[in-house]
Amino acid sequence: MSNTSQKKFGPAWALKDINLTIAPSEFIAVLGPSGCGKTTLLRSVGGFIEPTDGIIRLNDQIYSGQGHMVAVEDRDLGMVFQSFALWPHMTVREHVEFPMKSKRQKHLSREKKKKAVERVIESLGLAPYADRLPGQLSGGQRQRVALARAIVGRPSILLMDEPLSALDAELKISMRQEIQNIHRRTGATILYVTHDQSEALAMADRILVMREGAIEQIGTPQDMYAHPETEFVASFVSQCNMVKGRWDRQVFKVADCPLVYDGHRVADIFKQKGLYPVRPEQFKIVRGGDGLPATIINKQYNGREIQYSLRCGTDRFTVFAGCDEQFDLGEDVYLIFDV
Ligand SMILES: Nc1ncnc2c1ncn2[C@@H]1O[C@H](COP(=O)(O)OP(=O)(O)OP(=O)(O)O)[C@@H](O)[C@H]1O
Repeated sequence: MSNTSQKKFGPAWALKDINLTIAPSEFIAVLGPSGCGKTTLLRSVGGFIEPTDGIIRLNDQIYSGQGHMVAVEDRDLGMVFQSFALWPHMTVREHVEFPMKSKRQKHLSREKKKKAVERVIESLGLAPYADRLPGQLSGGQRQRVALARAIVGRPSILLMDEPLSALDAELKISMRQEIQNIHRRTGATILYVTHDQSEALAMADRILVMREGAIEQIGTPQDMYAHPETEFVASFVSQCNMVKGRWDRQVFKVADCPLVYDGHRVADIFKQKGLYPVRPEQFKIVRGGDGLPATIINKQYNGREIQYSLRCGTDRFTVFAGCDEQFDLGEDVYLIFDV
């Protein structure tokens, strides 16, 4: 699937120069703050809105652009919305049957359609609730119905708009696994909008970070985490300490401190600004020796590790450390780089 397009609402560009090619069966998470254009991108691919410029195509078929605009129901895709979008008067089975009535499925016999519906109901654990209405289901069960309805027609593309945001924390984790299973089972290409960084890091093959309607960076979760290309990506994808210092080609030095950091994989933009992005687990707290002098100003235990907040000159840094050696509030310590 490829997409080179823009979308304007009145005088404002909601999408700018989006140029993106997605491979079959890829799982792409679209991540970004509120209002950055995630939903507009998804709705453009879905056919709910027409891009102002550019082309969206699936393989060789133009979905929009060059005078074409394929209707939503004629696109080879399934959608899952944040609000589940279930009809209150329809049972679970009726929801799952609904997409099988579209003209895209008319080549299938009645028997095959029935089998497909029952198979999906079974595989998502909905068989005991098949005759219930949405009002008689829990949040997680409703989300399963929305997923079942999206996949029953075996679409090539699944568009998911914050599908887990209405669920509580525990349910979110089990539904993440459900979505990963669906991805493996169906081989569908997934475009998954979220503003939850952990969701994007956990599930996607590639993450697309958007900012003000444009793509800020696209890459694997590991790349986005370890090699952010902008300050925005560094801080948006996960917590990040921006250490101020001086770059001397590939070597980073912090004033008055014998610390030197190798910066081969640090993006140029940080070098121009005299910054080194350090993840909380890349710092190590030590009691003596060379390092950045800092003071512990807060600590939080979470069962696995301790999250320390430290004051370091005028900066405030976050460090995740093991529980073996603990540091006290107010203690003066040193930070060294530990990767
Ligand atoms: N129908 C519309 N008319 C005018 N402006 C719109 C319309 N739909 C969206 N916008 C604007 O386009 C921009 C992008 O909106 P969009 O809904 O795509 O953002 P988002 O990243 O999905 O945000 P959120 O995470 O809050 O859902 C916003 O500034 C929004 O106000």
